[in-house]
Amino acid sequence: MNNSDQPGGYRDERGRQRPASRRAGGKNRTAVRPADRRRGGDPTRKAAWQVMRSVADGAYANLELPKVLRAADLHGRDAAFATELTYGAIRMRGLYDAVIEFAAGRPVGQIDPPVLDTLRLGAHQILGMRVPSHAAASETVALAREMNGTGASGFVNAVLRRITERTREEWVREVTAGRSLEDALAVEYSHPAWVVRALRGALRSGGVADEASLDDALVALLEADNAAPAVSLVARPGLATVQELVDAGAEASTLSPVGAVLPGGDPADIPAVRQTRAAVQDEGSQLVALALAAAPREGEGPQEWLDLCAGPGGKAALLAALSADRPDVTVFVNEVSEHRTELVRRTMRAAIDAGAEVMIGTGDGRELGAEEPNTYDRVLVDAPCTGLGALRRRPEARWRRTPSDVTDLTTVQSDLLTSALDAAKPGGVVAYVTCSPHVAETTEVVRSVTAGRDDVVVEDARPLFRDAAGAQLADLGDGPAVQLWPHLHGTDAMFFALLRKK
Ligand SMILES: C[S@@+](CC[C@H](N)C(=O)[O-])C[C@H]1O[C@@H](n2cnc3c(N)ncnc32)[C@H](O)[C@@H]1O
Repeated sequence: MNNSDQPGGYRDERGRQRPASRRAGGKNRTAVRPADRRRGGDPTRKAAWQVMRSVADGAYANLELPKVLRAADLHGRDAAFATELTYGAIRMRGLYDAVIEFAAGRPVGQIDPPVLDTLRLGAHQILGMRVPSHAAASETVALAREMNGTGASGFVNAVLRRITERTREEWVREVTAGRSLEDALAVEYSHPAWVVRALRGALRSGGVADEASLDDALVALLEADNAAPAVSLVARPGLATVQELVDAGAEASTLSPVGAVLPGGDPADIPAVRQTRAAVQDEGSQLVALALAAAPREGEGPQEWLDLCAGPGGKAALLAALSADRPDVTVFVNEVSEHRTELVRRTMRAAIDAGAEVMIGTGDGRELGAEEPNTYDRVLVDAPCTGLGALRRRPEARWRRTPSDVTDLTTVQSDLLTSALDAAKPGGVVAYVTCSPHVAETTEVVRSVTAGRDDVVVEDARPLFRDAAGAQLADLGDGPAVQLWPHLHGTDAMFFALLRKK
């Protein structure tokens, strides 16, 4: 990259191309007054930058950030600032890259990745946080000087200066002008365009019929994906109570009868969480496990429940807790990866200690139906999926997925669902669940698997979804499957189809 502080030209208010030096006072005007220039970056911005570099190398921000914060000895407000900066800069990369490209007058692909990350951090402070523009620019230039070198810091200074000249709304107008609606939304709300199209398709398939409502719903969903979710807790029934979590500072969930929401603080500080009697779990995940357990049963006598692909075991632990005081129920838990089977064992410790009859094994769930046909009364297939319904949780996830992942995953999903149906007893039920609303992974998998067999009916799952007061959840769509949504329910976008074997 050329580290000159003279990024290419710009367009003036009428859209005419202008050389960089003509902009607002010419080349002597800088965002950072020389007297304000510090030598190095401050620790919060340095921590954010380090996490971004690790994420570029494949790390997960939510795992990397705590390590970097600890190493830099950042706590309280500093840690909160670094977290917001890191997550926001990664999440909103799509919008910021479009702005940076315009302000720098060159494609982001021609900017050194470490410098680009510095610019993204600056852009988020200026356009996405309440950091005064001058402080955002001067601190980010100081960061650039330390992390990217003096030459690059001049370039960063010049680009940030351009960014500070407009409001976020003005930039959005500029960088979305002339694009199709979906592409414009992709830039404004910082999602890959193929994800925006997939989400629109999922909303349409879920029953949002007219185009105007569809656009409104899509915007609400994209906004929800960009908001940091609250920390949801589950009180595993019989092992902990919601009141116990409330006493520890959480608020009882209105959505899940076994849920609570933690307004702040570290969930690991709560004894019930440390003892796996309670856990961090999205309320949507709680509701799908409760729905499977509540599905009407055909037949009598002892029951065998199966979680076919269970790692790390959050839903299996809820099912096991529900069964702990039921000697008639045995829960079988399967996971293909040894490492994740170990996580399942840890997750389920308290339920097993409380007396749940649990058998945990490692194996390929695709083969289990042939090995143990017509065996189980309730089967959960919480299938490996793209996770497009949980984008708000993982800031980098949207940039890692590709359309070809969908194709690869739908094959595994179909095989697992077929195996689950084979493993179910006649009269038994299978819950097919994903944390993606992509129709290829949800209704299409159910449709293609059931089309090939005459021993399955898809039942209306909506009556099984009950809130904390016992009422059926609103906005569940046309059925028979249930699709939860971040913008409607405040949960991850979990999909749930209930299939009964005849
Ligand atoms: C969405 S996760 C399940 C999450 C889990 N239900 C929970 O609530 O914690 C899907 C799991 O399926 C596992 N998996 C993938 N392919 C599998 C297969 N062929 N057989 C069994 N498990 C598989 C993955 O390793 C992953 O742990």
